[in-house]
Amino acid sequence: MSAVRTEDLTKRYGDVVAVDSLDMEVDDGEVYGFLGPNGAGKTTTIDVLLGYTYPTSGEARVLGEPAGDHRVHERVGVMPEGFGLYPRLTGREHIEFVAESKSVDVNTDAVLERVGLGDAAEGDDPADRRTGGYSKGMKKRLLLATALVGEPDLLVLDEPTSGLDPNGARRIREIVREENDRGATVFFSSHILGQVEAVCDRVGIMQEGELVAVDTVEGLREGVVSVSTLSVLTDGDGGTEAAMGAVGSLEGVSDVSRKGDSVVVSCLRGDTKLNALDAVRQHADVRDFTTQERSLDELFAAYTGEDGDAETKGEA
Ligand SMILES: Nc1ncnc2c1ncn2[C@@H]1O[C@H](COP(=O)(O)OP(=O)(O)OP(=O)(O)O)[C@@H](O)[C@H]1O
Repeated sequence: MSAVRTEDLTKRYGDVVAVDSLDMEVDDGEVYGFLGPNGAGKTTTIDVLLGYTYPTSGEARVLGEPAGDHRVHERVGVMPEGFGLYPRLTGREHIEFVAESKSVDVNTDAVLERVGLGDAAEGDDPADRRTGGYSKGMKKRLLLATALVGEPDLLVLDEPTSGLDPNGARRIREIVREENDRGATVFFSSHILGQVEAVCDRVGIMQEGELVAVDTVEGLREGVVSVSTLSVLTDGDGGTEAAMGAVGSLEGVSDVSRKGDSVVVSCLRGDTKLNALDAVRQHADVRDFTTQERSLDELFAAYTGEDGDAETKGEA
């Protein structure tokens, strides 16, 4: 069964098409990274899935029920992007409130401790402070804690790591992994590929309301023309030109150029680099070499059309 499924889902705000005929499927038990630049339609999609807003047309189902159905409320843990906290309530009171609304028992101390809010240092336990005085990072941690209440089958986390320091972001990723090990499906939005890469089974990339790619991070890398660049520094003698000719005829090489005494090779596949290096060595003396993988940022830009040079292969 799919944990999340949309079919031809469209949401318009006046003339703005926030979500455009979206077909998306998140498998039961997977960690799905939902990516896209600002304004791509991620939050709108999540709002439809949670029943916060109605679709203009199309269908969305969550845990087998229509989006927003009260029967799944208790089985879904939500971490919203905006801060939906009550400034006069303490962290502890928030957890108890959510537990009550879901009719579940919760070990409040344990859940707060898990997100790093439960350490009672010198009697000043952040869990007992009103959230109006929380820092941005503390608010994020508390929102995650509220999402964890009741061991939900599906966690929907909207930009959970934005605004967090590296330790906070790492803790969130650890919790995502722990929750997934427990059996939960995690739907995790972000506009930074690097934040979801380490934990996601698959990544879906949104752009202007449409999914432009769905794959593993590895698959996304392979789908982009020129996945890595090999630069081989030769001694500059006559063999360099011959080396360029040999490399150019190799399978998996998309471009060869010369930069000073270096032969620069664009490779379509990981194993092409070694073959290219061997080919250069057969014709020229090699002094050094470097390789460069396409960075996640470049990859993301390639899929969202913000990289003028990049091309992607085939359909998403
Ligand atoms: N309530 C609304 N009224 C009018 N337009 C809206 C509303 N909510 C979203 N939009 C528009 O829909 C589009 C998608 O916005 P959305 O917030 O879903 O994107 P996002 O991918 O979550 O972006 P971000 O990463 O910036 O949060 C944008 O053009 C936005 O201006």
